[in-house]
Amino acid sequence: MRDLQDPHDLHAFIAGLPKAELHVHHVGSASPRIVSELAARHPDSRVPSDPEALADYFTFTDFAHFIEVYLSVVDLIRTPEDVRLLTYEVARDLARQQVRYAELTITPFSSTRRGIDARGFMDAIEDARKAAEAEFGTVLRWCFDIPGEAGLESAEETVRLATDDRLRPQGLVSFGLGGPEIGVPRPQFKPYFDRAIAAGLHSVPHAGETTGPETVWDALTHLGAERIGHGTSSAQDPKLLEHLAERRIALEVCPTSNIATRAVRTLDEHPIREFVRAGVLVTVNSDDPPMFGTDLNNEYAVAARLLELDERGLAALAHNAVDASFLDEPGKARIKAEIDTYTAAWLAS
Ligand SMILES: Nc1ncnc2c1ncn2[C@@H]1O[C@H](CCC(=O)c2cccc(C(=O)O)c2)[C@@H](O)[C@H]1O
Ligand SMILES: [Zn+2]
Repeated sequence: MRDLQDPHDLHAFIAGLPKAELHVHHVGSASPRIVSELAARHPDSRVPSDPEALADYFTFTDFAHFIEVYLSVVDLIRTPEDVRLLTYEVARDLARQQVRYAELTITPFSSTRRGIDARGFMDAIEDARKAAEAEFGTVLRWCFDIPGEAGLESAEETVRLATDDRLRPQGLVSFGLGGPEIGVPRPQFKPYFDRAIAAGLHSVPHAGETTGPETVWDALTHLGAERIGHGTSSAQDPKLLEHLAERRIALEVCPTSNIATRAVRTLDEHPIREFVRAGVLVTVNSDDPPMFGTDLNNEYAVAARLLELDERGLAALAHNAVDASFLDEPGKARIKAEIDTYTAAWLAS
């Protein structure tokens, strides 16, 4: 029998565990190698092309600084070929971590406003999605998010791209809202979420990452949120936790991200334990992994430490992500069976 307490064993277990990733940003997943390649293609950019210098560049003083740096990486993506390369390489990185299914948050407004043709953009992500599924066996789905701080013009353009039958990509399953929350009230986006929901998309806004629990209530009440991106500040409101638990509204928790953007001071102060204690459906995710020096496997290791999980606990966490995903029922059953088979074989070895 294996020693459940051995951290080396636990890391090896996590590395092979089949997983689903529900909260990861497209541009925010660009590996140092891809950033360097794009920076070399576009030498006028201020993003360092040397992978060593990138680690420094990806050290943030606060959330606003993070968004500023994030947008400088967005500026590196200028052609449909850049979009295809990024998407395909992100899928490869996910597959290496045994991610079987991922919902990737994409901000198409940021690309179309920078002059990438909408048709070319959609073809690029779809082409990469199909190649990734065929070559790596990783199923990708898209969440198109509004960059809220860019205003209602960005909301209009995002909902147009998400609902126009001639443009809407096959892999699109959900509609989101990201960027800074301070000074960007959620209720103003209600008409856009209503249109996206009417077109059959799921609602998954970020909320309660950098503002209080009232923003999470707003996301539930006005935007029809079915899951919440982060939702960190929900811990301050017991009624909200009860509501989330009762309705099975999952939180997409991204622990390392919250430290890197300084939304939470230290990992030990992260409210993930309170969420679990309150019976909330918790999923663990990576957000913008290379920018935060993490990956999904590391987030599972962080969760294992904070929640004192052994292999069975980690398998249950992986189940949560599959349950909270927008995959169809046979797809969910297949990945959960894979998780169970892997875990049983590991424990028996
Ligand atoms: N942890 C995060 N929490 C929240 N969001 C995160 C996180 N990580 C990544 N994002 C992404 O950042 C984008 C923000 C982009 C943005 O604010 C903006 C503002 C003005 C102009 C433009 C432009 O493109 O011209 C963009 C969001 O849409 C979201 O997809
Ligand atoms: Zn996010």
